[in-house]
Amino acid sequence: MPRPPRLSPDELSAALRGLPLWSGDADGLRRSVELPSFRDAVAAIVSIADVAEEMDHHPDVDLRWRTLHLTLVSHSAGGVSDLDVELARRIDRLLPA
Ligand SMILES: C[C@H](O)[C@H](O)[C@H]1CNC2=NC(N)=NC(=O)C2=N1
Repeated sequence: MPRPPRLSPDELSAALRGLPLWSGDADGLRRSVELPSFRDAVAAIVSIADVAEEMDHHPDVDLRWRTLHLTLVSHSAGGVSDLDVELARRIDRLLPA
């Protein structure tokens, strides 16, 4: 299946308005979240991995103790695409707000 192109600046701004927990620019969508423990943070990564594998679209993950820093970017598109927006929505359903 062809992968979607990167969003225009206007499309990106509109997408960010629907993702209040995320910030972003042409380089990616970003969200950080602190979990109750390191193990909880690792478990959250495993849940995110299940979604990522199902979508064949993978986040950049940086874990510092129990704080998870996520960056979503479509490497093949050289920027943020609809796949990143969809992945962000699905990650929000897994993580505490
Ligand atoms: C072959 C496979 O579909 C590609 O390598 C996928 C896998 N997951 C990916 N994830 C992300 N974030 N960007 C990509 O370009 C990408 N490419």
